[in-house]
Amino acid sequence: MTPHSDDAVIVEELTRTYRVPIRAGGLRAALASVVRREFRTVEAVTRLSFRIPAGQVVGLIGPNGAGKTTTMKLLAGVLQPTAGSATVLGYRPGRRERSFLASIALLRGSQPIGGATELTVQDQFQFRRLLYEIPRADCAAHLAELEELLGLGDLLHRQVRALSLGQRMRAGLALALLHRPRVLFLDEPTIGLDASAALAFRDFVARYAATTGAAVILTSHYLAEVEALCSRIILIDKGRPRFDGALATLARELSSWKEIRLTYDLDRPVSWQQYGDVISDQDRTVSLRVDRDRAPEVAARLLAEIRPTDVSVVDPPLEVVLDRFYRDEVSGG
Ligand SMILES: Nc1ncnc2c1ncn2[C@@H]1O[C@H](COP(=O)(O)OP(=O)(O)OP(=O)(O)O)[C@@H](O)[C@H]1O
Repeated sequence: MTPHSDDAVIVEELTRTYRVPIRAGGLRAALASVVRREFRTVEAVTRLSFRIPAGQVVGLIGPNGAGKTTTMKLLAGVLQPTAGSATVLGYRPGRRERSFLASIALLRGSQPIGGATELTVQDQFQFRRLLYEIPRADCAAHLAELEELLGLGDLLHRQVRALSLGQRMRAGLALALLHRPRVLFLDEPTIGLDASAALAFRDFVARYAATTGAAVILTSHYLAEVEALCSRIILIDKGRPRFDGALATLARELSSWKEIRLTYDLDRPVSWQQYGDVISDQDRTVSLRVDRDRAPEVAARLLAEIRPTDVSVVDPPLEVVLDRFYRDEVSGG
């Protein structure tokens, strides 16, 4: 099958449910459930739709249990959809055709290298070369480049199980990229990495996408990582899509308030509550939380009544907005 669209990834109404046994507490209930098992359905991904063109790096974010890993597994063909469809480079991932698998890579930070851990990294490279039928010369060229960029050095001759997490990650990334995937799925790739390893990783992924034109989908709980790499964000929550767009507009979409920061030069006390909720008030600089709709009017009043030396009206910081959003969702708000 050949690709039939400019979009590397096409997701249409993608849905995946899990059937989970209900286990009541207590011995009696446990014994009863052996005879008659009851199940409930968990909606992990519900009617998710998006398209990703080649070369785009997209951040898939959401609170714990939102359905991010399930989405990645569906797109990589590890799981089958319950309904809807995914098309990656023109393939149906669930069919796991060899040429599909040779065109994508799924890298999970929790398990950067699968397979037998008693093998050396070099053995794993050989195995992958054979599996994906990568010509020997191409493989050597890619490996030489990856070795240098990722600083693999003496890792090649060590057993996978003897590597630290950071070393495993570097080797795992090199393995994932050996066959030059055109779509890269990165699931929490820098979990547990130290700050400089995580930075090097981000640099490398950005360069890989820019130079090869690969599409990349990244899930991460590190906002700095998403901000550094992704021009576009897809936010999901309880399996459902909640936002798809530029990172810069996410705060605006999610928060119903703005922050007014002003620096003042007054000696008399001011009752700031009449303007908005006080977030902080220090060194003659006050930050107020104000309803988005009322922000222009409140700013005008402050200018007239306080005569500040400096004033700005900004969207709240993204981490604050997401923190509130995630907490409200978890508590069912
Ligand atoms: N194998 C499974 N069997 C049953 N339920 C599952 C299974 N895998 C995931 N789930 C459920 O599906 C939902 C989505 O899980 P998923 O792992 O996709 O979320 P996530 O966004 O990746 O979460 P996290 O940020 O915590 O990694 C959750 O409610 C989870 O409990």
